[in-house]
Amino acid sequence: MSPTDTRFHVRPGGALQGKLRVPGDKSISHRSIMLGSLAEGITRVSGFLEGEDSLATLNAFRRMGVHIQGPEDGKVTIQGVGMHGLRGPGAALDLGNSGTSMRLLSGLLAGQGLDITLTGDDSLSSRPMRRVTDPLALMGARIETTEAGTAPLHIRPVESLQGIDYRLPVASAQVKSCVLLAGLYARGETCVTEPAPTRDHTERMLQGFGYELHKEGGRVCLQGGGKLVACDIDVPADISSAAFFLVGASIAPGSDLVLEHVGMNPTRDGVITILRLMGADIEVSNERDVGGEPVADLRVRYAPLKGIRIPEDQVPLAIDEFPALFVAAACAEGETVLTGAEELRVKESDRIQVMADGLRALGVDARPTPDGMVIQGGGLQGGEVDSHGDHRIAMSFAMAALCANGDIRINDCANVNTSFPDFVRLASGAGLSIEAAND
Ligand SMILES: O=C(O)C1=C[C@@H](OP(=O)(O)O)[C@@H](O)[C@H](O)C1
Ligand SMILES: C=C(OP(=O)(O)O)C(=O)O
Repeated sequence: MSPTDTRFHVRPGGALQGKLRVPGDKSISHRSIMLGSLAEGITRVSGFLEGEDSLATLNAFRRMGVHIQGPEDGKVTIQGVGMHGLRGPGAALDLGNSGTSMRLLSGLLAGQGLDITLTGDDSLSSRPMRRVTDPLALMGARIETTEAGTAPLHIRPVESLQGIDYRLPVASAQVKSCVLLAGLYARGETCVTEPAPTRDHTERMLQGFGYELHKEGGRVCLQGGGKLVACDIDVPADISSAAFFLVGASIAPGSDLVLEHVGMNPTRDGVITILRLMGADIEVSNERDVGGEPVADLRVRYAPLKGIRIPEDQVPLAIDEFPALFVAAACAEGETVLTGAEELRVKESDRIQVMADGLRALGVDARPTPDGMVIQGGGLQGGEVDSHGDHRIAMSFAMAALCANGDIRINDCANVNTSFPDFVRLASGAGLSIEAAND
C-alpha cells in the first residue's frame, strides 16, 4: 500500500434500504468521448462517469486537440473534430489504470498517421496488450510493446490500414472494439467474430452516430472510410457498480433497495441471471430504451442465497462482477463453483487469487483454480484484507461486512475512484457502516 492511500473500515451487519442511482456506465462513458471526438458536430453527453478511468480518456482527447467542456454534474459537451482532425499530443498519453482506454485507443489511433505513445500505471503496464497489437499488425499497423507484450505502446505512423476478418481468440469486448475502431480507418471491410457474446456498446454507439454495421450471429462487419455524425448520449447507471448493491442487499437481512436507471444491456446482465439462480429477489421495472441502450429500475430485497455451479455462458456477461459474486457465494448456503473465467486473472489485479486470499483471511473456504474458484458458503468472520489497488475487490469486500460477524478492514482502496468516486457516500447513505481514512 502506498503511504497516502485510502483504507475502508466497515462494521458488520445492517441492511441496505432506500433508493439510489449509481454513477454512469464506465464502458459507455469511454466510448462517448471517443466517438464524440471523431464525429462531425457537437455531441452532448449526460450521466457521464466522472471517475478516473473515463477522465483518462477525456483528457487524452483534450491532449489530441479536441475541445471538450465539462464534466459538470455528468454533463460533457464535445466539439467533434471529424475522423481526421486529431493532432499528435506531443508527449505520451498517460491512461492511468484504464485497460479500456488503452486497448480501444490503440485501435482508434493505429491508422491516424500519428506518432503516439500510450502509458499507464503499474497495474495497466502489466496487462496483456498483444491481444490488440497482434490483430492491428495484421491490418498493417506498427505498434511497439515491451518484450513482455505490455505497455508502453508506441504507435508509429503508417500510410494506411487494411481491413481484416478476425476471429477473437478470447471473448473480449476491448479487443473486438479495438479492431472495429481501427476498421473505421482501414481499406475495405473489417469483420470480427467473437467466440461468445461480449458487451456490444461500441456497435450500438457506432450505429447511434450513423455508422453502418452488419451483424450476423457472433460476427460484426463494417466498411472503412465512413463518417460519424454527432448525437446526444444519455449514459445509464453502470450495472457493474449496481452489482455491489445487488449483492449487498441480497445478503443482508431486512434489505429492500431500489437502484434507478440501471443499464440492462443483455450483454451485461449476467450478474442478475447468476444472482437469481442463487435465489436472489430482484424485480425489474420501468424498462425503457435510452438512446439505443435498455435501462430499468431494479428492486432488490434480502433473500437466502444458495451455492450454484455458475453457467459458463454467463461468464463474459458478468465478467467484472465476479469479485462481488464471490462475496455472494461466501454468504450463500452450500458450494459455488466458477469455471471458464481465466480472464479474471488479467484484470486490474488477478481477481481469482486476490479474492481467494481475501476470503480466506475472512475464514471462508475458497479454493482458487486456474480458471475460477470453488467457494463453500456459510458466512464470513471479520478481518483485514488487501484490495491490491483493484476497485472492484475493495467494494466487494466492503459489502461482505453485511454478512460478516466482525469488522472488515480493507487496504489500498484509492482505486475505487476509477469507477465509483461516490461509493462511500452512497453506500453509507443506504445503510452500510463504512468509513474511509486516508493515511
Ligand atoms: O469494453 C469494455 O468497456 C470492457 C470490457 C471488459 O474487458 P475485456 O474485453 O478485457 O473482457 C471489461 O472487463 C472492462 O471492464 C470493460
Ligand atoms: C477490468 C476493468 O476495467 P479496465 O479493463 O478498463 O481497466 C474493470 O473496470 O473491472
